[in-house]
Parts: sequence; C-alpha cells; structure tokens
Amino acid sequence: MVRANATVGRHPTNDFVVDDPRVSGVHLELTRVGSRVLVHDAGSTNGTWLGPHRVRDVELVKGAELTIGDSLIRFDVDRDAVSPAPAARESFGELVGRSAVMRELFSTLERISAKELGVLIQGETGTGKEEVARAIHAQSNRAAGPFIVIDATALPEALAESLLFGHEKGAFTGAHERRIGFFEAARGGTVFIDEVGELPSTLQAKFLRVLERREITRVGGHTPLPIDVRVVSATNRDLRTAIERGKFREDLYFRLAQVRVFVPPLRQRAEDLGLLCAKLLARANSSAMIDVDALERLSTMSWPGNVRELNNVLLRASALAQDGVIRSQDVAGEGDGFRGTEGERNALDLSGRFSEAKERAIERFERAYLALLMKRCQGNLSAASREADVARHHLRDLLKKRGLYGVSLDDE
Ligand SMILES: Nc1ncnc2c1ncn2[C@@H]1O[C@H](COP(=O)(O)OP(=O)(O)OP(=O)(O)O)[C@@H](O)[C@H]1O
Repeated sequence: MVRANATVGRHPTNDFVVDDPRVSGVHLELTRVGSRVLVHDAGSTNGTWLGPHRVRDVELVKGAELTIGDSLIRFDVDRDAVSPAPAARESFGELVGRSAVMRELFSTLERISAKELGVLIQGETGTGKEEVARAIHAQSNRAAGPFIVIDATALPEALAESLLFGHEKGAFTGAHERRIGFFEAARGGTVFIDEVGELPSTLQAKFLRVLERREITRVGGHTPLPIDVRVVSATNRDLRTAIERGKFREDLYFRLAQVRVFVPPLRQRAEDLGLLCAKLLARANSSAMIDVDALERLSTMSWPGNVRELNNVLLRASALAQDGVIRSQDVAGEGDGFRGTEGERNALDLSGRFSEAKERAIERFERAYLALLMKRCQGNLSAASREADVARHHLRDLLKKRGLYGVSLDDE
C-alpha cells in the first residue's frame, strides 16, 4: 500500500507544521509501506537534506535527522503506532473490502461516525467517497434524518445561495413563493458536499459563516434560522494545493476537515476484487459467478475509474457470460488503457491457445503499465517502486524484461 500518510511543511494544513520561512508550504510526505516509513520531498524549493546530501526519497531510520529550510527535524518511528488497527469486519454499510487499507478505513469510520465532526473524504473518482459518506450517516445518531447530496460542480452560481439556504417570497424575480434550501431540508441529518473544492469563492465565504454560526438566513430574509446538520464533504484533488494557490479558503478547510479519511484507489487493493465483484453482481440482481482467471485478469488492470468502472465492466461481462459464469474473455479488453479505442480493443489478440493469448495480454499490460508508471515518476525507480508497491529489484527486473529499463519514455 502506498500513499501519503502525513505531510510536513510550513502550511497549517500539514500534519506536522514547521514554522520556518525557508520551508515550503507542503515540504515533504511521510509514507508507510508495510513497516517501513519513507520520506518523499514534495517538490520543495529549498530541498530536503540528509547531512550534506539533498534527497528526494529516503527511508527513515530511528533517530534520523533531516534538514528542511533552517530547521533540523528528528524522527522517531513508533512502528506500533503508525495507523489504526484494521477492523476485523469486511464491510461497513454498503462498502465491502478485505484489504488491510480498507479494513483500516472501516475501523476509522467506526470510531468517527457517531461523533459530530466534519469529515473530509479524499480519493480518486469512483473509489466510493459518496458510499463512505452514506455509511457515516447511516452509522451516526442522525441516521433517521435526511441525507442530502450537494454536488458543488452542479450548483449554478446565480442560484446557488438560494438552493443552499432557501429564499423568501419575492426575494428576486421569479421567487413566487418561499422555498427552503438544502441546509434546512437536511435538519436532523447530514449534508454531503461532493467535489467541495469546486465551490466558488463567494460561496466559500458564505458557507464558512454558516458553519461557524450554525445558522442560515434565507435569501431576501432577515431572521437567522438555526441549522442542525452534520457536514461531510468529498474531494478528488488535494485541497492543500488549492489553498496554496489561493483557490480554497484555509479556514473553511479546517471547518470541513476536522477528520480526514482517504479512500485508496482500486489498483492498490486487488485483494478486494472478489468481494467487490460478488457485492456488485448481487446489487445488479445478477446471478452470474466470476471465475478465477477472470478475477486474475481484473487484478492486472489499473482502473482509472475505480469501483464505478469495475461495476460497468461487470454489468457488460454478465450480459456476455455463458452458463452464468464470467470468464476471462468476458472481461478482456476492458479497464486500463485497453478500454480506449476500437482499434486498441482489436489489437488485443484473443485468438490461439489460452496460455499464449494470456501471455501476450500480460506483456501488453505490463508494458503499458510500466511505461505510464515510469513516466509518472519521471524515471525515478524508487518513487515508481513505492507507487506501484513493487520491490525495487523486482521492478527493475520487470522493466528489463519488457525492454523499458533506462529508456526515455517521453514519447511513449
Ligand atoms: N468498497 C465498496 N463496496 C461496495 N461498493 C462500492 C465500494 N466502493 C464503491 N462502490 C460503488 O461504486 C460506485 C461508485 O462509488 P461512489 O459514487 O461512492 O464514488 P465517488 O468516489 O463518490 O465518485 P466521484 O468522485 O466520481 O463522485 C457506487 O455504485 C458505489 O456503491
């Protein structure tokens, strides 16, 4: 499992704040990989230094001292205390998963659901952020109240305020009668703001006031009305970068993100595929079963659309399945780069013996995956090894095997 577990920097949104003008806003990331803790310089201006060496990626050892800006920081790694123990359960609300990262997430959700804290859910598109929000609501003391979804990308700016906070009769042309807004409608329940990073700045200011005072005033109204809602929000981009660029208010971020949870991308949790397939097929009322080769094939895909994409692939595959069994060929040509053009699909040669066709497909997949990975990591083997969660030496062997070792991938 690879992800930024904590950040260090000058900006107050970091997990560890270093008040030093020569330290960058977000200076470095600490990532746990198994029992190891890695440091990654997050593109800082003045660099991360280990003694006289400027480092980009380095593993932490107990007592290690790094210099950032004019500050010396010393790490003590408590290997027993790096993350919450994974829950024993393999589901939470409608969510399923048996990978350690998902069980850790369930354990965190168990602890925070009943608390009246603002939760910010981060993760790529389709990872299940809305499902997480629904599960938090369902496990909270507000479960009997409404769950109202607000998509910040779909709020027309001119109408946004009235949609959120309501309006009085005659407040503007066309306001023929009083309307209550989402916040009033959600009384006793939860408001879920999807893509919260997209809120226009004028609304951000109003939103902050509402959350601080816990009251709203309808457009055209004069009397503030108390609100009784919990706010859970989601974003698929790093709001800290948006804050750095002045696109998102830091004070609003703190209100929304009293707790932050991260939903990992599907490609980092292939162990979840079996459970997910069973759940998604059952939800679609399909009695189809999935065989081992098909599952293996799914586990080699990179799933840019995450669980939503898996769901689509399964729906198509169950329509193709013969005798109610989804086989490898039913999911071939799906997911990752293969889903693109018709030409690409045709290029996936499905003829001949199974083992040979499979080897061709794997070769194709590995080349595509590795090329993209190395490009994303700008050729840095250590970074790529962490991102792909593949041991460095194994990754090097794979790159050699596929003729990509030491190759410039700029034009791939
Ligand atoms: N762990 C899971 N178990 C079961 N179903 C899941 C899981 N994760 C996601 N899903 C399903 O996948 C689909 C996409 O999930 P969801 O809409 O919550 O994603 P999202 O992260 O909010 O996406 P977006 O960022 O695009 O809004 C939904 O049908 C959801 O029920």
